[in-house]
Parts: sequence; C-alpha cells; structure tokens
Amino acid sequence: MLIFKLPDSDSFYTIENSQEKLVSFVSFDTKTVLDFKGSIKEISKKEIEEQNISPKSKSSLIEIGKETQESYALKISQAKDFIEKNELKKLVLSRRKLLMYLDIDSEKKLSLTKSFLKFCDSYPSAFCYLFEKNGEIWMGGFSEILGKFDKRNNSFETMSVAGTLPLDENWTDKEIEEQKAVTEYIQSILRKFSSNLKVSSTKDLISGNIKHLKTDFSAEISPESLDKIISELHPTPAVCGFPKELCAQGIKSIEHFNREFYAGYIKVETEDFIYYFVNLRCASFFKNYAFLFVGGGITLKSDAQKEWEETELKSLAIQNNLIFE
Ligand SMILES: C=C(O[C@H]1C=CC=C(C(=O)O)[C@@H]1O)C(=O)O
Repeated sequence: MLIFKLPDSDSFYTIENSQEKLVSFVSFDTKTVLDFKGSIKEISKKEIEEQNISPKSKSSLIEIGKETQESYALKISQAKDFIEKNELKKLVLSRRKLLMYLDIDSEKKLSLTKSFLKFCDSYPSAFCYLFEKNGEIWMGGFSEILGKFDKRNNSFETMSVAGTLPLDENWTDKEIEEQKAVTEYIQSILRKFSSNLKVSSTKDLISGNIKHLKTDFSAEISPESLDKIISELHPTPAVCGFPKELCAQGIKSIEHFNREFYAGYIKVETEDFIYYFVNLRCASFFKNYAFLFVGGGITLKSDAQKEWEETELKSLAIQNNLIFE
C-alpha cells in the first residue's frame, strides 16, 4: 500500500495494481529499489483513514545502541577529522532517533493513516508519503526535489537546499558555505548537460519550525540524458558530500547504521512529469517504536551542541504529527 501527496496539492493518490512501474523508492546507496507498480489513482481522506496500516514485525525492541548527545558529539568530531584529512568542504552526518511509543502513552495505539494526514497538513508544499510493503512501513515528506522533468518541453528543474536554522535566527557563514557547496556541485553537473542553465537567487525555504537556504536551477536537457543526470546528482552534498564516493565511505564508517531509504530519492512518474523527491524527514515504523532519520551538514565550523539541536528540531517534523488514539 502506498499513499502520497504531491507538493502544493490537496489531492491524495495511491497506486492501483497494473504492470506499469510508476513510483520507486531508491535507497541512499542505490542498492535497494522498491517499486510500486500500477496506475496512479486519487484516494479520499476517508478512504485513507479506512486503511489498516499497522506495524506487525519485531514486536519487542531489538538491542540498539541509543544515540546520545555525547555519542553524536564524538561522531561529529570524527566527521571533522575526516573533513580535515581529506580537505573536504562538508560531510553530511545523520543519526537514527529511537522513538518508543510506550514512553509516550502506553494505553493508546499509533494511527499511521491519521498521522500521515496531519503530517500532510503541516507540510503543504512537501511531497509526503506513507507506505507498507514487505513488512516495512515508512512515512516521510520534504520539499526538496532532486529533479523534475517536464516531458512536454524537456525542461529540467532541481534545487540546492542546505543550511538549517530556527526561524528567528540569522544566517552565518557556516550555513552559507554549506549551501554554496551544494550549489556549486549541482551547477557543475548541469553545465555538462545543458547550455541554457538558469540559476535563481538564494532564498529561504521554510519547513515547519526551521528554515533552509535554497537556490533553484532550470535547464533544457535531452530526455536521453535524464537518467545520467539523476545518477550524477545523487547523492548531492545536501545529503552526502563531495567527492561522493569518498564521503559515502566516510559516512558509513562514522555513522554505523544503514541509512536505507533515508537520503535516497523517490521517483514518481505522472503523465506529464517525472519527479525525483529527496527522501528526508522520514521514519521507519515498528510495533513499539520508530526510527526517525535526521542529519545535517558538518563543516569545520560545526558546533556539536548546535548540530544535535538541529537534528532534534528536524525530528519534530515526524514526531509532532504522530497521532495516538
Ligand atoms: C540531511 C538533512 O537535511 C538536509 C537538507 C536541508 C538542510 C540540511 C542541513 O542543514 O544540513 C541538509 O543538507 C536531514 O534533514 O536529515
């Protein structure tokens, strides 16, 4: 079962069985691709609430080392050493926040469909999804696109989103440099595929309780180069770092967990468009607990306390929208 909402749209969609492959979840390391085959069909809020999506597997909590502020600070310092040694601009480090439902309310049960609808209301400009497949349940949503291809005129759009602050704080060099690294990377790739690249000024992207810096790109491309562009873009320095293979290795050795679909992307093909949404602000759900995946760009200017607070703020995107009843 898959339910999703496109950015700035009030309609919800699901996939009805057929052989066509229309929605694919690609993991961060691109090794796992979860396909939903079928035609896209509108679904009402009432029909969504009637779906029974409840986690079945792993009823007792598996032994997982709980990430603390101290253990995360240690990883941030390892990330900084890695940045320095390899003369990098940044590296995106993340953590899995363990959320145990029994800590919240032992009487009530998590309603994933109601939580999804609340999450969609809170993030109207985001692509939001909820799926259950092969015993896995994931929910997530964010407004960053890795790509949007218009089949009618071959135009391709993408964006550079990075840097995070609470809404009332002012941008510093740390966030500006962090986002610039993403912008330069995207620009360098798109220039190889298009001669009419347009780059916008950098603006604020408000996402609930926080803001990011965002630059938009648009270019005319040849449809044959679309797959190549996506595979060159992903993972951008907004979720990994540059050079990407080296940074992915560094991330693996410091984080010590599998990112799975977090920081991967979701491809959605409609009649006129092919979208590639960056899979951030997402979580995987089990019977008594969920893993909330949250991360941030680390530079030599990073402060461990602030990085922790940033991941805590990001985790509220999912956490504040969970409904127990
Ligand atoms: C990696 C994440 O965010 C990315 C997107 C926006 C801002 C980011 C930052 O400030 O570090 C990250 O690049 C995440 O939310 O887990």
